[in-house]
Amino acid sequence: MHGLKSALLTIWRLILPYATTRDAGEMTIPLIGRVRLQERWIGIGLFISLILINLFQVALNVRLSYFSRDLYNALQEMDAAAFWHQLLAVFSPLAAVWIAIAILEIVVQYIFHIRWRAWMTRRYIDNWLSGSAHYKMQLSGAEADNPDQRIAEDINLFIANTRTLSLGLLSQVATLASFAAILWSLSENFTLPGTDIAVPGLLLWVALIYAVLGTWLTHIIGRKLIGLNFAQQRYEADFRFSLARLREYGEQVALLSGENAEKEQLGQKFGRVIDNFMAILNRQKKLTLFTASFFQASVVIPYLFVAPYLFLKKVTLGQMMQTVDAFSRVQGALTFFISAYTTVADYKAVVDRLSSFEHAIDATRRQEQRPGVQPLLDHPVRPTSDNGAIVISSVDLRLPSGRTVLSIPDLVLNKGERALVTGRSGVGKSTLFRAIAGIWPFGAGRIALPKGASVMLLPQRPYIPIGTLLDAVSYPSTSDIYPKEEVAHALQAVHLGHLAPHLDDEGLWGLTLSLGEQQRLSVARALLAKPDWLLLDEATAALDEPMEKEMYALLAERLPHTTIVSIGHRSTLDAFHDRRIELTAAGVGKDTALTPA
Ligand SMILES: Nc1ncnc2c1ncn2[C@@H]1O[C@H](COP(=O)(O)OP(=O)(O)OP(=O)(O)O)[C@@H](O)[C@H]1O
Repeated sequence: MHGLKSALLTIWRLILPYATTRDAGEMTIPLIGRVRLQERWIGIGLFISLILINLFQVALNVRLSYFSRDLYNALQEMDAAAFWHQLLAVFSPLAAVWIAIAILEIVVQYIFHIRWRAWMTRRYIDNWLSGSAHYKMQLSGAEADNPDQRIAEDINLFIANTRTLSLGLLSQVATLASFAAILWSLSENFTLPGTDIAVPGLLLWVALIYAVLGTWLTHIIGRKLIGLNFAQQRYEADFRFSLARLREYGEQVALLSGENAEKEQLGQKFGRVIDNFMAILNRQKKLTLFTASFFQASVVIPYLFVAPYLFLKKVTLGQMMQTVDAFSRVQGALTFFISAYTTVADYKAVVDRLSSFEHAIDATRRQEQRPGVQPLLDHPVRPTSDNGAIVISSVDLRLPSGRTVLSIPDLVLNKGERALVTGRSGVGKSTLFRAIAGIWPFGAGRIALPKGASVMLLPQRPYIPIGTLLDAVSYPSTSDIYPKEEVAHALQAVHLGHLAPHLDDEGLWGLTLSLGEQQRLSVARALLAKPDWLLLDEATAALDEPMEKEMYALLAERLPHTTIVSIGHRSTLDAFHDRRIELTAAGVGKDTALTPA
C-alpha cells in the first residue's frame, strides 16, 4: 500500500509542472479560430475533452447493449420488422456517432500528447543544460544513465501511458458502474445453480470475486516484470549509445584496429539485452498463461449461470445475451489492471527513470550549495572584481573524490596582460580554467571575474556540433547571429577560406576536419565572438609553429580588447605572452615577466 502511495505521488510530481505552468500557449480550434491561453489551461481543457469523450463512449456502449437485447429478442421471436428496425433505425445512427467520436478522440489525443511532450521536453532540456548540470552530473557521479533516452523516449512513453492508463481507468470505472447496475437487475432473482437459494445480483458477485482473485494473482505473477522492464530500457540504451560512440570515433578505432575489442564489448552489451529479454519472456509466458486462461474462462462463466434459466424459459435469448455482454463488460472493467499489467510495469519503469533523472539534477545543484564550505561556484551569482582582473584567492581545487589537486593562495590575472600558464602534465591547469569558466564544482575559495565580462574557453579538442559548417563556426552562438560574409572572412583569416563556399553543407565536420583545422576553426569562433577574456587550453597545440605564431598575431590584431590567457607546454609560446605563471603541486611556482616578440 505504501509502495502504491509513493508511486502515485511520484507520478503526480511529474504531472504537476505541466498542470500548473503559466507559460503562454496558442491553439487553433476549428470554427472558433486561434486562442491564446496559458498552456496549462489548454492542456487541462484537452484532457477534460478526452474524459467527456470517454464517458460518452461508455454511454454509447450501454445504449448498444439494449440494442443487442432487442435484436436477439426479435430473432428469437422471428419478428422481421423489429429486426430491420433495430438494424437500420437504431444501430446505423449509433454507429455513425461512434465513428465520428472515434475520430474526434484520436485528434484530441494526439494534440494533447504532442503539446505536453513538447512542453516537458523543453523543460527537461532546460534543466539538464542550465548551469552546465549535464556536465556536473557526470563529474559528481550523480548522473542518471542515458539522459538522452530519458529525454527522447521516456517522456514520450510517460505521457502516452499516463493518458491511456488514467483514461482507461476512468472509462472502466464508468463501465463498471453502468453495467454493474444492468447485471444486478438482470440477475436480481437468480438462485444458486441447482438449488433454491436466492442470491440477488448473483452474477455481479461472481464477477467481483472472480476479478479480485484474478487481479491479485496477476500482480503476484507479474510484479517481477517492473524491474525487468526497467533494466531492459537501460541495456537497450547502453547498447545504442555504444554504437553511436563507435560511429563517432570510427577513425580512432580503425587506426588502432580496435574492431575486435569493439565487437567483444558490443557483444557483451547486446548479451545483456538478450539475457534480460529472455527473463522478460519467461515471466511474460507465465503471466500470459494465467491471464489468457482467466479471460477464456470468463467467456464461459455467464453462460454456465444463465443458460439453465433460458432452457427453463425464465429468461429470453435477448436477456441472456445482454447478461453475457454485461458480465463481460463488468469483468473487463474489473480486470482492467490484469490486461494493462504489462503497460503498468512499463509505466512504473518509465516513471522511476524520469524521477531519478530529476533527482540527479537536483542533487547536482544541491551539491553546489552545500553549507559549511565556501563553494567554488557561487551559483547562480559569481563574485566580481572591480579592477577588471580575474582574482583568485584561497582557491583549493579538488577532484570529485575530494582529493586536492591544486591550491592557489593568491593569483591575479590582469586585464590586458597576456599570461601563459605552464606546469607539468596533470598538475591541474585545465581544472583551473574550468573553475574560472565556472563549470568545476569541486573545491573551495573565491574566483572573482570582472563584472559583466564575457569569457570564452577554447579547448585543445574543439567540440563540433552535428549540422552545417555555419553552425560549427558560429558555435556557441546560433547560426543566424553572424552575417555569412563575416563568417567567411573569419574562415579566410584562419586559412580555411577554401571552406567558405561550404558553409551551408551538412556534414560530419568533426570527423572530416583535421585537428589543426578544427583548432583554427575554433580561433575563427573567437574572432566572431570577441570575448573580453579568451582562455586557450592548448588550443593551438596541433598547429605547426609558424601557423601558431600567425594565429596569436591574428588574435592580437583582431581582438585588441581581449585579454588572452593560455595554457601550453611549448617554449615558443613565450614570445606571445607578457607573463609566465608556472603551476606546481604546491601552487603557483615561478611567476615571470616576459618580453613579447
Ligand atoms: N572528471 C575528473 N574526474 C577525476 N579526475 C579528474 C577529472 N578531471 C581531471 N581529473 C584529474 O585532475 C588532475 C588535473 O587534471 P588537468 O586536466 O587539470 O591537468 P593538466 O595540468 O591540464 O594536464 P595536461 O597538461 O596533461 O593537460 C589529473 O590528475 C586528472 O586525472
